[in-house]
Amino acid sequence: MSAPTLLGVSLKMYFGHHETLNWARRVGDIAARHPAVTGGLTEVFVLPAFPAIVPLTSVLAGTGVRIGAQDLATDDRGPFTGEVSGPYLKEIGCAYAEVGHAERRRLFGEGDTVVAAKTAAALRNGLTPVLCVGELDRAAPAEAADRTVAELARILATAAHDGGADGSVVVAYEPQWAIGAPEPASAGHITAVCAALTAWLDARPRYAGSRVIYGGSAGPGLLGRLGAGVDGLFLGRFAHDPAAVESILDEISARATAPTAVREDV
Ligand SMILES: O=C[C@H](O)COP(=O)(O)O
Repeated sequence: MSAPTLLGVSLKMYFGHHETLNWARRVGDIAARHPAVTGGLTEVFVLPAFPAIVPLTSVLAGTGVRIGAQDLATDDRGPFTGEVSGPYLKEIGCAYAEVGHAERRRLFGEGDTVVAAKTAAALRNGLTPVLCVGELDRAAPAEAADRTVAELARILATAAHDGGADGSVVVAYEPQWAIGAPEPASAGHITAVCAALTAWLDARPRYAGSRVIYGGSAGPGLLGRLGAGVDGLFLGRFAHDPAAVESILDEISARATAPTAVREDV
């Protein structure tokens, strides 16, 4: 049986606390009864704001939905005002920690060195990093693939130098120009870049078990147009309606029974 399709959701800073709990209750109810989840065809994970992590471990218990954080500290303990450490996130039930999102790079000045240190922090604390990479400006698929593979290689090399950087990662391919846009990148573009990232990871046993997913205005209707080499989706705005999450779970069920054809609309 092939590895489950990953379906990640970052709630970013869109919802208040009660909105987050209500959304999670509805998504948890859907997941708990959906055959894609109960049949092991997918692994769903949610990255809420920090204060919602603990309550969501209760809300989502038994639903099959796992929880992670949108960020973590580079260090594990000490005088780092406002930060949340990897050990802390692990202790409260996180399975994932997102690192390197374009918004953290653009708005909070995080560069490759910080992203690599956070990747290493996640790995050494038993959290799967959701490592975001992707080109800044529109580029042809081959050029985007070259740039994105180089970015991944650079970050993981630095993370390895920081220590504790063996283990599986979830690489979220997010072309920055497609984040917050009306439409995702084309299916051909996504498939080409994800295939290059997968090939790079497959050649390095220290990252065995790693997966490559796509984010950037992803929503219902996309997964069925992607090749099997794309291991899943990373959703933002288009997961705010729980019905959209259900619709994508339906697509995951369909994908398991029918081969997908990539539309070459690059
Ligand atoms: O973390 C998720 C991505 O940045 C995608 O967000 P978006 O789908 O709202 O563009």
